[in-house]
Amino acid sequence: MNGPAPAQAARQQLRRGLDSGRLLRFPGAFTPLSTRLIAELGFEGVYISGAVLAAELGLPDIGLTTLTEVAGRAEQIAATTSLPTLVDADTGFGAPLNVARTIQTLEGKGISGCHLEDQMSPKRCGHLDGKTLVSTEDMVQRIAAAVAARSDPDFVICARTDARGVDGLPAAIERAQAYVAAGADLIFPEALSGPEEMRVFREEVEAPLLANMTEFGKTALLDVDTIAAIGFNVVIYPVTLLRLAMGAVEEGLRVIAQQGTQRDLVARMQTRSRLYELLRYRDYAAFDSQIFAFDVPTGEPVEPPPTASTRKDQR
Ligand SMILES: C[C@](O)(C(=O)O)[C@H](CC(=O)O)C(=O)O
Ligand SMILES: [Mg+2]
Repeated sequence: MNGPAPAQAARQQLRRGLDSGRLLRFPGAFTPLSTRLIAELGFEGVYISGAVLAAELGLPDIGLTTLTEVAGRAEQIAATTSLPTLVDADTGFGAPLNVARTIQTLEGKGISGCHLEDQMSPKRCGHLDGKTLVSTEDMVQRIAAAVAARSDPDFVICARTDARGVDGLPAAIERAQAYVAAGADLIFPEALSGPEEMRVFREEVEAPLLANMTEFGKTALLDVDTIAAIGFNVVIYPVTLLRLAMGAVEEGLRVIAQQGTQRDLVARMQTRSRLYELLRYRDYAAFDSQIFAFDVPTGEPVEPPPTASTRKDQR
């Protein structure tokens, strides 16, 4: 007998993970390719960040991206892995009817779950000041629309509350409880200050909880043992890979601009052979031997071919 389709299997895996009491680590994939490394290094799932998607398009994280863009990128990322995927659906892209369509679209793209937040449109990064919230009732409607719209009951609906930074911790807890009652499977309390507030949240809210370990934000960066001991169920590193990559890209561009060559950078680069390994070049040979009809170089720096200025015979 055939097993469940890959998307269904990933959702079931996420459900089992949430029930397991173990902490699930979801780094934010900043490209479909980076997902391969996340899987290879043994992480439990892949996060798809709205902030990263916007940033990659050169945009701030203020709700400018569309459902089509988010779903398209999420689909590309999910296609590269069998791990569960959780995507940032911001405010759900409109009224409850739009939220319903958002869920159906993301489900259709093979995603395992998404989070919806209780900010008013235009939303902003949860770690900035000046956020405005919709009423608890309006957010409950968003969640109810999402729950009713899913066709796979294992598609995870995560409710994010941004209330901590706006109305304080008790208001955030109260909202989270209402969102659980409305059917949310996972709660994302945004921008808690640190372990103390996380502990209170854990005590007061009877649902799986997600910790956001974003850098340069309002929450202290805790290690997995601390987060697991508090009893949170999922940790995301939403923008970490983008920040690492962009840090390296900027440094590299400076070296090329200053030194006129990238030679000093080669040792820091992912080699051609490692890239090909991640791309699974060899597997493609199974249906077309011509594709892999060459040796994968070792990744050792190759001597540059002689140019007019280096060729002895031309000096
Ligand atoms: C989690 C988040 O929603 C995201 O889009 O990745 C952001 C992350 C960030 O801006 O650091 C958020 O926390 O609002
Ligand atoms: Mg976001």
